[in-house]
Formats: sequence, C-alpha cells, structure tokens
Amino acid sequence: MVRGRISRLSVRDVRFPTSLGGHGADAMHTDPDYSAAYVVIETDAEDGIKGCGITFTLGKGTEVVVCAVNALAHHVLNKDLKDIVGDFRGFYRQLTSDGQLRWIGPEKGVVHLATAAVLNAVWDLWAKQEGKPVWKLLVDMDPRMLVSCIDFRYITDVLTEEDALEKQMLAQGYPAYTTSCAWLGYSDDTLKQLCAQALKDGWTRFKVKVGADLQDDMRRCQIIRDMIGPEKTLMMDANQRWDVPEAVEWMSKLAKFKPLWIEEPTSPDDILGHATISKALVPLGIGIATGEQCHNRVIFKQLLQAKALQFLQIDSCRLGSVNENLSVLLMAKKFEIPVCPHAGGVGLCELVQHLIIFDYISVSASLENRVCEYVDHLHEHFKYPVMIQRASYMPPKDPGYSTEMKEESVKKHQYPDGEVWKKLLPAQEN
Ligand SMILES: C[C@H](O)[C@@H](O)CC(=O)C(=O)O
Ligand SMILES: [Mg+2]
Repeated sequence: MVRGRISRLSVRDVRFPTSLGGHGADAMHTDPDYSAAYVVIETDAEDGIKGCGITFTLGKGTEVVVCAVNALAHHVLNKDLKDIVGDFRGFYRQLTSDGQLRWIGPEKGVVHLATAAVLNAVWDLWAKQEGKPVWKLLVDMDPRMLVSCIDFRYITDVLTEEDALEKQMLAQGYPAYTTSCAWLGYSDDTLKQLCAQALKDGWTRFKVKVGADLQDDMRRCQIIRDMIGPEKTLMMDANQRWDVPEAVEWMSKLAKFKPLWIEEPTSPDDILGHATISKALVPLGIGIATGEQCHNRVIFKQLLQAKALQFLQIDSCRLGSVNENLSVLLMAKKFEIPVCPHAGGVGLCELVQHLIIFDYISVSASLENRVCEYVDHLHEHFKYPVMIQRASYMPPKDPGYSTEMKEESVKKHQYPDGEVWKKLLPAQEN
C-alpha cells in the first residue's frame, strides 16, 4: 500500500573521477567523469523508507542539473504518494509542463534530466513501499494502471491508450553485451587484456568506440575481431562524431569487421540523416542504433516513423523516467524494432535492467536481436548492484529501482567537498 506525504527532497552532486583512467571515453566525450545528480525523497510515513533517484552526467554541469531539480521540487513536496501514483500521468505532466520551466525544455535537456532524477526517486519509493523491484511492480500492475502512467500527448498518431492495452507476458534473465573493453581512452594493450578477460568471463558481444581516427579504428577493430573470432557479435559506437556522408563513407570502410550496428553515427537530432545512413548501411549488413541522447518520446516516434533505426536504445535517465520509457517500449513494439538499452555510466545498468526485463516479460516477449549494454564501472557504489551471470543480467530481487547509493560513496564523491575531490581539485588547479 502506498503511503505518506513527501516531506523532504534533497539533491546532491556526486562525481567519480573516471577520466583519470580513460574510462568512458569516446570520440566526442574524451574525458568524462561519470557523475550523477542524486535525489532522495522522504515521506512523513513511519516506515522511514526513502526513494532514491539519479540522472547521469559527465562531471561539469551536474551542478546545473542540481539547480533544475531544486526548481522542480515544489511540484513534489507536500504531495501524497497515493495521489502521485493514482494519477501518475497528471503528475508527470505537471513536472514536464510547468508553465515557466518548460521554456528551458520542453521535455529535453537539463530540465528533462532533472525530471528523470525526480521521477526515478518516486518509482524507487513506490516499489520499495510495495516490497518489489520496479520490474516486478510493472509486471504485476493492472494494464490500465500501467498505461495511466504514460503521457500519450504528441504520440497518439502512432500509439493510443487502446493499442497499449493489448500486450502480453513471459519471464527470464536478460542477455547483455560489454562496452568495458574498448573505450577510446584505452591503449591497445589494455584493450587486448580486457578483451581476453571478457572472453574468459563468457562475454559473446562486444562494443568498440570509433570515429576519431579511421586508421586507429581499423587497427582496434582488427584486434578485437581477431580476438573474438568471426562468430561473436561486434557493435560500434561513434557518439555523434560524423556528418551524414562521412558516416556512410567511414562505416563502409569498417564494414569488413562485420559490425551488427553503428551507434549514434551523427547528431541525435537528425532524424532524416539517420534514415539516410540507415538506407546506405543496411545493405552492408550494418544496422543503426541510437537513443542514448534522444530527447524524448516524440523524437523516438519520428525515428521509428522515418525507418531511421534498426535498434532502439532507451535510456533510464534521459527520458522522463519509467513513465516516458513505457511509451517508447510500446511504440518500438508496434514498429517491430528491438529495444537494446543504453546502460553504463553511473547506475544506468542498475536502472535500465528493470525496464528491459519488463519489456521482455510484458511487451516484446522476444530475445531476438535484443541485448542490453553492460559496463563494468562504479557498481560498488550502489546498495543493490546489478548481478551479471553468464553474460546476462539476472533479475534484481530487492525492492525498489536499484537506485540507492551507499552513503559513504556519496559523501566521499560529493562535489566539490567530498574527500576524493578535496584531494583532486588542488592538483588539477596546478
Ligand atoms: C561518455 C560515455 O562514456 C559514452 O561514451 C557512453 C556510450 O556511448 C555508451 O555506453 O554507449
Ligand atoms: Mg553509445
């Protein structure tokens, strides 16, 4: 039973100095410090249960997301949780359609990242109170209640509430792929060492970062293909580095390494550009994957309508939490496009596993061409870290959205006053 009135919302800027090890680097984001705006909401209920939510950032700018969370706080404070989840669509819309704040969105950028962090905390709180992991809360939910969480505004031309009520169920662990071996910040030796270890650990699908330098890409892709052999799956990720013709030309040269997909070949806003690239590369056996920087459900709708992608990558912290992701999962089902979520960062694996397990059980009922990203960084800072077995995500059992961070990790990494940053900042200033 949901209970309590939201009595407190706090938000902290938590940063991990991942750039020091080259972790997370790609052709456009060369020195990311994986970070999060970390939201905790409390209620006046006697159970003392807190809801924790994050959104993922790359270091600088997290303070801006923190400001945006604070600007949204008045929509959450003093609300009964029962009223929020009883009209979740209305609450979602209240956050995303604030008559003043929407000017600096709408439903995109910093204000949408902040919305995701707040709503992720609400979902965590709700699931903890129900004593279920979020995926199970969703699976068990009456379909009418489920669709009542979705804001169908702007997508009724492809998906209506009636369409959404026709989906079905099943259950299992979820196949994963690894990105951890081949960040652009890694030397060839590190790449080889991590790839050998990943093979030993049973990984069969690997993603490599490309796009900064063609000769470099050819060499690194050759190393990986030689190591994993012809049968295992290779994906490539350019992180928006190219113009449209450049993407086609570059990938035509990398086609010999047989990538399943090229991810984010160009600007995430260029729907027709993605369609052009897709038209050119699909005949070479290369699909287009995108979504980790897709603003909202409307852009996903248009990518689907334009046949601009073959693999759809939802992100648990960029869209408006579970609510908006539900609408995208249902649209992907309708267009028969497999969902292969973006994960990694700080906590993205922890969150998105709930969405993809729900997708499999309740929406797609298929594993064909479906795989969820896994990145082996920063899980030790979470109270309920992901569990990977035989290169698959095992369904989380703890109540909530797996969003809660260990308090000592938050304290240590809080920016700029945490122990880690107090040591690092004077060194970086010199
Ligand atoms: C900056 C991030 O590490 C980015 O490269 C992640 C990404 O594109 C992915 O995991 O995919
Ligand atoms: Mg990517």
